[in-house]
Amino acid sequence: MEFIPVVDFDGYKLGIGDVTDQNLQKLCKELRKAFTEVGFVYLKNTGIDQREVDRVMDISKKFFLLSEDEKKPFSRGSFVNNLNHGWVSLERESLNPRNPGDLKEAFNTASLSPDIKWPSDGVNGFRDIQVGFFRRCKELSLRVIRVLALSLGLDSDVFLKAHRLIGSDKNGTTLRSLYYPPVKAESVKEGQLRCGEHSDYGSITLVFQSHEAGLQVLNCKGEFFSAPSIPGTVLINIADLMQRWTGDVFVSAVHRVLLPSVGDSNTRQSMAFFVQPDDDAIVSCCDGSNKYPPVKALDYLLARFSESYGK
Ligand SMILES: O=C(O)CCC(=O)C(=O)O
Ligand SMILES: [Fe+2]
Repeated sequence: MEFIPVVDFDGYKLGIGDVTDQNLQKLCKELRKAFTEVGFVYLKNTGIDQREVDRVMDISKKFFLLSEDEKKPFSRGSFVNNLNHGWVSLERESLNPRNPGDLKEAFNTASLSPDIKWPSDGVNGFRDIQVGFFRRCKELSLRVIRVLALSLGLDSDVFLKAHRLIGSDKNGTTLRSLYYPPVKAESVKEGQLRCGEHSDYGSITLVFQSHEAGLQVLNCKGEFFSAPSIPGTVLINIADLMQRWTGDVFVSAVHRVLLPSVGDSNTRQSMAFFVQPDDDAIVSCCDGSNKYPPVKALDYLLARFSESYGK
């Protein structure tokens, strides 16, 4: 049976000032092993608790259950200061560009700018809950990114200094709430999934899932295995720019979300916090190998978006 390790982050959890040397060494060792071998890890005792996660899931679900007409004014692409912010309708995006559109809806909190208009009718507190959770995820991500650099024997700020602008419109980091509505087997298209096979684009991703199954991760032998929800933990994976940055030392694993089995009318939810380097950051191999040419983070992100939106 395949195994995504569970690592205890208690020694560096949110709220703790700094981590002791001993705890740091242990975390470096465990995260390095997980991210070089599997690309995914469950972190427990992060300081983000299940109640916080449930609150974001609940308000997100209220939004997704609004009518099309109520959601349309908040569509992705309609916010001039951030083109990734907002609502993505069912089948609009294919994370595997060779497949039909994914059977999911999403809401991207990509801009915290005061100019953004937020849904409020029927979803009281939507903005504050999404933004509050974005900030919590940001704090945890920065801690993880620091450990990642140290785990490779690099200066602690090698990655951090390219993540100074998270939460501004000069950094593409996004909290995405995902909603997978019940699936009618007879209307599913050939090859369609809840979320097509893909790897994530940026540095790392934090994932929070409702209890319904579906998420699968590809291992190095080319087989998919399940990555179930473990309440109270945060599932964290390496994304493509981080793999490239580390000259393929850390693995950005392919993953997907399967359809429910026929007759299962479940609704699934998840949240993904996609950590992205600052737009102007240049990502070049940290071991000096030049295995990949340097790339500007924003150019890389835009190229990936245009694939998944079929442009
Ligand atoms: O819904 C999930 O569990 C994961 C979704 C995902 O991998 C993504 O949106 O990139
Ligand atoms: Fe993903």
